[in-house]
Amino acid sequence: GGSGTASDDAPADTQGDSRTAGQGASDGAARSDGGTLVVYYSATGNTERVARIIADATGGDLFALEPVDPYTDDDLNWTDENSRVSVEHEDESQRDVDLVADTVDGWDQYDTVFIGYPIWWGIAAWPVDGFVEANDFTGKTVVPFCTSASSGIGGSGDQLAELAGTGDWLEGERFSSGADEADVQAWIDGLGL
Ligand SMILES: Cc1cc2nc3c(=O)[nH]c(=O)nc-3n(C[C@H](O)[C@H](O)[C@H](O)COP(=O)(O)O)c2cc1C
Repeated sequence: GGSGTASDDAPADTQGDSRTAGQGASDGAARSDGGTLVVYYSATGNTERVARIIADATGGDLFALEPVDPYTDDDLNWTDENSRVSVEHEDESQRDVDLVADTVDGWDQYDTVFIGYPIWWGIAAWPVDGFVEANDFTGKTVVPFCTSASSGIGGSGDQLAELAGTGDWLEGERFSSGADEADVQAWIDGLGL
């Protein structure tokens, strides 16, 4: 993957009002100690919705991870053992998902990086792996978050931290697929970042 510009023109974009990287800190809040970046992969929109709430709450920039070959509904059918996700789940060597962009312009300006993903079979959806491997998190606070139907975040954040090998990774948080703004805001407030 190449280098991408953090923006709010994610797939299924609606009216995101978070700033685009490079536009400066015009609305100020939460930017005083350096920027916040909210990176996420979302196959069906749930994680994206939580990511947008986090970006709004922190004044952060959004960056959507997009597989070069996006997952279709058929690809995501975990009840079909021949579907793309099932095959990838079964064989770890198949999980190397090429991303449209795996690095972010202005990376050095971000002190805090949230990383969001859906839970797939109890772990982080693997499209995030390539991003985590491709970037140096040294000096950054990294905050994993996920959405799931019922599973907890489990060891998914620790696994990503290990994959990254750098950065100060916080414990992270799991949200239900239908989490609302109040759920997310309460968590952000409690982080004290
Ligand atoms: C392939 C696949 C595997 C999943 N595995 C789990 C799981 O192990 N536990 C769980 O609670 N939810 C599981 N889910 C549900 C998703 O985690 C949940 O719908 C999530 O909110 C989807 O996020 P997204 O809309 O951002 O893609 C799975 C969904 C898919 C497509």
